[in-house]
This record gives sequence, C-alpha cells and structure tokens, in this order.
Amino acid sequence: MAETMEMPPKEIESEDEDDQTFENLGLDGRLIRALNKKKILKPTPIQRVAIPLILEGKDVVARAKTGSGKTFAYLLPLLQKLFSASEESKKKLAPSAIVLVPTRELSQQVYKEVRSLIELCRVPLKVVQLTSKMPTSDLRTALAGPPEILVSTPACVKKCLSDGVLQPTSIDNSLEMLVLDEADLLLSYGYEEDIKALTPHIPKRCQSLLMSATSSDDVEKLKKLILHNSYILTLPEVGDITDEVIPKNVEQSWISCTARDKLLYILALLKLELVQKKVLIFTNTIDTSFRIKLYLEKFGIRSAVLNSELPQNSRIHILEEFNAGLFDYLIATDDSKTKENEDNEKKNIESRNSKKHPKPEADSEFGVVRGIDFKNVHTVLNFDMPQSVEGYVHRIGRTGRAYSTGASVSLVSPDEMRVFEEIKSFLGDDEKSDSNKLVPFTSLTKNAVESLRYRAEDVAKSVTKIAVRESRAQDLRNEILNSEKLKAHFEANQKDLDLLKHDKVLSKKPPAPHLRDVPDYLLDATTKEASKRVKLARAAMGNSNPGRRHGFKKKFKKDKDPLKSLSAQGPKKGKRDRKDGNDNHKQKRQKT
Ligand SMILES: Nc1ncnc2c1ncn2[C@@H]1O[C@H](COP(=O)(O)OP(=O)(O)OP(=O)(O)O)[C@@H](O)[C@H]1O
Repeated sequence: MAETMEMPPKEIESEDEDDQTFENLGLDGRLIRALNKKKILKPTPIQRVAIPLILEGKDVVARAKTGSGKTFAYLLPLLQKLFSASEESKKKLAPSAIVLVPTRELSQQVYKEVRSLIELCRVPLKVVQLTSKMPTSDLRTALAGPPEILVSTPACVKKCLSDGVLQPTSIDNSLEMLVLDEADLLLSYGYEEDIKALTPHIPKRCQSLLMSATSSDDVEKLKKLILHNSYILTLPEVGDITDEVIPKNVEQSWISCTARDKLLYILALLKLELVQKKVLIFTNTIDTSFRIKLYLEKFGIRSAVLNSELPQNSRIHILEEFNAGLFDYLIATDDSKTKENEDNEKKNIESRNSKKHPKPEADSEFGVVRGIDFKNVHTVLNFDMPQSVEGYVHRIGRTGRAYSTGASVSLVSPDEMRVFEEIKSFLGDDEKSDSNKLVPFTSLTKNAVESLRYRAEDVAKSVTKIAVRESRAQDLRNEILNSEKLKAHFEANQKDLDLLKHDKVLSKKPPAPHLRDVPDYLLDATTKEASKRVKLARAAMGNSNPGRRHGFKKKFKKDKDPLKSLSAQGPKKGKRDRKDGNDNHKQKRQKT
C-alpha cells in the first residue's frame, strides 16, 4: 500500500529562496553548466523540493502551478540518474526511462529539451520521440539499441506493446523511471486503457513521477494505477489555494460586452495598444479564429492561427516561429471538446468537403493549451471564454511562465456569465491584495470603444461566413502543401526555423489607410495614457523594435529560402502535393 505524505507549505517556505542553488540540490555539475548556458541560474520552488526527492529515489506526485518549471523538476534528476547508470543501461533491451505526455506537441517539446540537455552535457545518452502514426518498422528501428529515454504518448507505448516492438519482459527488466507529465490531462485525453496496458509490466523497483498543474480525480486514479513505492510526496506550492494553480505574477482582468461587440473590443485592445505583446488569443472554434484574423487584417494587424486541423509540421513550425518572436499575435483554438464544438466542426467539415477542398479532420491529440511552453507571451486574451475553470487555468498559464510577468483579458458576454462566475468563485473574492483576482479592465474607456464602433462594425459586416470559410480552406490548403515541403526542408536544414510566414495576409486587398491608422482625435485621455504605459513598459523590456522583421529579411539568404521553391499554389506541383496533403490528412484521428 502506498503511503502518502503531504509536504507542508511551511517547509517549502522556510527555505530562503535566494540561498537556493542547483548545487545545493545535489545536481551534477554538467547539468548545472548546461542550465547556465540556458540562462537558468536558480531553481524554481517546485524544482527545489522535487529534485532532491527524486534523486533520493522517491516516487513523487508534484502538483505545481502552470509555468513553474515542472519539466526540469523531473528531467534534471532523471538525467542525472541515467548518467551514472549509462554503462548498465547498455545491456538493456528496453528504455530505462519512459516519459508519457498527452499530446504530440508536448512530446516534441519534452524531447527537444532532453536532447538539448544531453548535447550540452556531452553524455552518450540516446533519447527517442515516438508517435503511433509511425509504421511498426520505424518504431522497431527507433527502439533498437535501445535508447535510454523514450518520450511518447500512452497510445504509442500500447501500440509498441501490441505490435511486439516492446517486449513486456524487457520493460520489466529495464524500466527504472516512469514519468507521467501533465498527469491531470492524460485520462481526459482518453488514455486510460493505454496506460492500463502498460501498468502490469512496470517493475516494482521502478520510480514513478506524476507531474500535474491541477489536482483531480484523474490524478488520484493514476496514483493508484502507477505508484508502488512506499512514499508518495505531494508537494503543494506555497500560498493559498488559487496561488497553487495560477501564478501570482499574472494580472487577470475582464470586460463585459455582447458577443457581437467582441470583435470591436479586440480591435480596440490591439489597435490602441492597450495590451502588451506577444498576445495569445483564444477562441473556441476554428471559424471564429479565421473571422478574427480576417477582421484584424483589414486594420493592418497581422496574426497567425493555430488549430487542430492544421498538419502537424505546420503546427510545430507555427509554435517555433511564435516562440522565436517572428510575429506577435497568435489566435489559437482551444482543444476543449464540447459536444457543440464538435457538431459545429463536423458541419463545417461537411460543407467544405468538396472536390475543390482537402478534407480537414481535427487531430484528436493536438494540444494547443495544455502544457505547451509558449515563450514570452505577455498577454492571454480570451475572445471566447473557456468551457471550464480548468480550461481557464491552463489558458492563463501560457503567460507568467517561470519568473516572468503576464496579463490576461477575458471578454465575457452575457451567455458566458455562468462559467465566468464559476471561475470567479474558484479564484475567490477575498480582498487580500496579493491574491489572484479577476478585476475589470479599466484602461479601455467606453468612449474609446464607441469612437471605433462605426468603422469596426462596417468592417465586421464584410467578414462574411463565406469569406471565413474560404480563408480557412485556403489556409489549410497552403499549410498542407507547405507542411510536406517544410518536412523535407527541415530534414535537410534543421536550423532554418524562420522560413514560412504563418501570419501571412489572407485577404486579397491591403488594409485601407483610414482603417490602418487610428486618428488621434478618436482617443480620449484615459486610453491615450494607458496606451502610453504599455508602450513604455514594452520599451523597458527591450521589446520595442518594429524593424525586427526587416532585420530578419536582410539576414535571410535567397538560396536558402524555401519560399523560392515552396509555392503553395504552384499550378504544376499543386496536384501532386495536394494528393500528398490529403494522404497526410487521412491519417488524422488516429492516436499518436
Ligand atoms: N529555474 C528556472 N529558472 C528560469 N526559468 C525556468 C526555470 N525552470 C524552468 N524555466 C523555464 O520556465 C518555462 C516553464 O517551464 P515548464 O514548461 O517546465 O513549466 P510547467 O510547470 O511544466 O508548466 P505547465 O503546467 O504549463 O506545463 C520554460 O520556458 C522553462 O525553460
């Protein structure tokens, strides 16, 4: 029977944060040097507590807020243990460590982090990232050796077991560490049966780690399924209950408006520069994201969209570009699956299902929000409110990561009041100044909004359903074509990240000058002042260089520019590529 020991917050608090170093935690010098190269100098609270316990061999259930550094909290001790065991692991027939995550995006993210640490430490460890879309022969090749670390989803591990690529006895003999990252999400992504296929083969000596941002019945269920050892240490974060999940350094605000006025409000927030860049905008449906993109374009604001129907290469590339700072606005469609969303998506797919258009299918393992480490997002904008408190927590957690600050603005229409009230009551109404609170957004006055109304409504009318549908289909076609070429190009040129412009303009006409620039006389004193504050803050953060794009273009070598050879609509290549693209899409819906 597993014994649970809650670590009292006081014990964590009593450590003087500034005195804590990675050296104090007993971390290997190579890892510390690798971290320093990444400019990571002192451990976060969860790392301070989790690393020594994991090094001691304890099973750990770590629950800590989003962006608190949970990935390094388990990766660093995991690698350290494998450093000392690298000779022994050569005799093994299966990986020594398996890291399971709910989505392919996350698996890619964790894999890259492990690889980079291994490279910086110059140790002979091998890590592979597998997806269940890979043919059995490729899985077999990747696992031959075997690698010391496997990063994957539970569905893929089950596939490896059922295809005989991984032998239960080999796992039993080899597995030393099992990590369930984003454990609170694994079951909701439908992996229960996949995990159950693995559990009988996990040896008793295997150290298991469960990392999660929120606590839930699912985490409890997983604890019972996975953990064998006699100590389970649950590590709550310092502070009150809400601080456990939403970082204190995120200012949360909201605006009450009708559903119809949301476009007007988002325009006002972005055009009047009342929110700090980079901005991640969340919608609940893909059509809404295209509607916003087209609408903002008319005012000269470029953005990119990210959603589950895009090919995987494009999604990864969009994330990489956004993280590299190549564009400032990303409109992401949340991966929350409500019946209504699914029905809407189905209808849209059917209506676009003609010979002219490729068949988009949502990728069931796509995860925009959950656990993805978007870099330097300052503002999260909820255009649509999330479906649940949990969704809200994960969305807001894309900003204020590690030691950075962030802000969120939620646009709340009357029919979203129920979930809004739930979120508010979860956050608590207490008046403590440092507690998480959702406060009205005051930088935008009614006058400023009204001054934009006339032109905003005029433009909104021009963004028709047909225009949205066509843009969505066009964008998807382009991404499918580019995705294939990107894949080939990146195989040859691993370092070229900034090749395709995902924030490209979809409408054919450039924005009209009177829409692109807001005349000064339209702004009132409060809004002007708020906008000035945002600009000053941006300048102070060294983030005010509008010429970034040009600098990038100058550096860009023509002969390396795949856009010279990548033509999304090239008439000759189009046919063949479209076929490829469709094939690519036929594979969708299968689990990773
Ligand atoms: N000790 C540290 N100092 C500074 N930055 C850090 C430190 N540890 C991790 N980071 C950075 O903080 C960011 C967030 O880390 P990570 O993705 O591990 O958070 P998380 O707790 O897993 O969040 P989520 O629950 O949203 O997945 C990453 O960019 C990571 O590189």
